[in-house]
Amino acid sequence: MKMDLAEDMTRPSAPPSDMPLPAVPRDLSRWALFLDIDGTLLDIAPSPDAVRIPPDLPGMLDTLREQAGGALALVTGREIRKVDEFFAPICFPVAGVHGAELRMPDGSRKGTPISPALPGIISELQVFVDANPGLLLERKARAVAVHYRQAPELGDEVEAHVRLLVETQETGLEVQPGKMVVEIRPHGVDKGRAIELFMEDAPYAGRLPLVIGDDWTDEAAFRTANARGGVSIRVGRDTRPTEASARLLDPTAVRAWLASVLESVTV
Ligand SMILES: O=P(O)(O)OC[C@H]1O[C@H](O[C@H]2O[C@H](CO)[C@@H](O)[C@H](O)[C@H]2O)[C@H](O)[C@@H](O)[C@@H]1O
Repeated sequence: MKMDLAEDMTRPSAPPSDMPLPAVPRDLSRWALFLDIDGTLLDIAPSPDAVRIPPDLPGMLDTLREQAGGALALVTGREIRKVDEFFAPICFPVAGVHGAELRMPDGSRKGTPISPALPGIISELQVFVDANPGLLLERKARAVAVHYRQAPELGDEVEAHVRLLVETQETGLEVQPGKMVVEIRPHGVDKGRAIELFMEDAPYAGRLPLVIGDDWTDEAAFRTANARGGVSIRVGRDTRPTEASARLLDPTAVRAWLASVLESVTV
């Protein structure tokens, strides 16, 4: 179902640099919202556990979900259990670990199998991280991440080491670079496919996807939104190539934009 966006959206003034500001949807019954977390809803912090959840954010997302007839999901590299900690006591539908684990609106779960190669790779990475001050290992059930935000000079070495561990043997895993992080996630999952799975069923089916994200992993989600005639919004000030069609400058702008969506639908 492809709709004329101009029918439903009011466009704010003041377009930023190279890409337009996203227009504000007036009728949320036509949209399914898919929101990334780190760098999009939340400001980037020095380490994964140092993020700050703005006190009014969980409630605002819950109201948005309600106004959208339930058609909202968080689409993130984080594990679902971590997302629940952030937004407690609210449990949102979530695609976690870049789409490797899903929780649907009825609470049912889907997840890719855990690679038998993962525990050995994690052990090897722990040794590597221990030998290189500044690196941080983030363990997940189906994945693992090596963060180098505190030692940016090690970025290339981290990526080379992770690729060596993952790509020189049959692991069923893939390397996923991110912001000052190199992650290992299950092969064959991405955020675009996760959104396709949500879009198969109510309350998402028949709506237009609106995706907001900031990172390389969000490009697959942007492609899905674009292919379905929806809207893709890249967060960030840098000019790296993106498939998104609009831009918001930072998480503060994202939260303000989402608040303006709520204002436009509730008045
Ligand atoms: O898909 P996302 O919701 O954007 O999650 C991607 C990864 O985000 C987290 O790491 C990033 O944010 C940290 C906190 O701000 C920051 O310290 C780190 O440098 C960033 O890479 C998270 O830790 C990962 O598990 C997510 O996959």
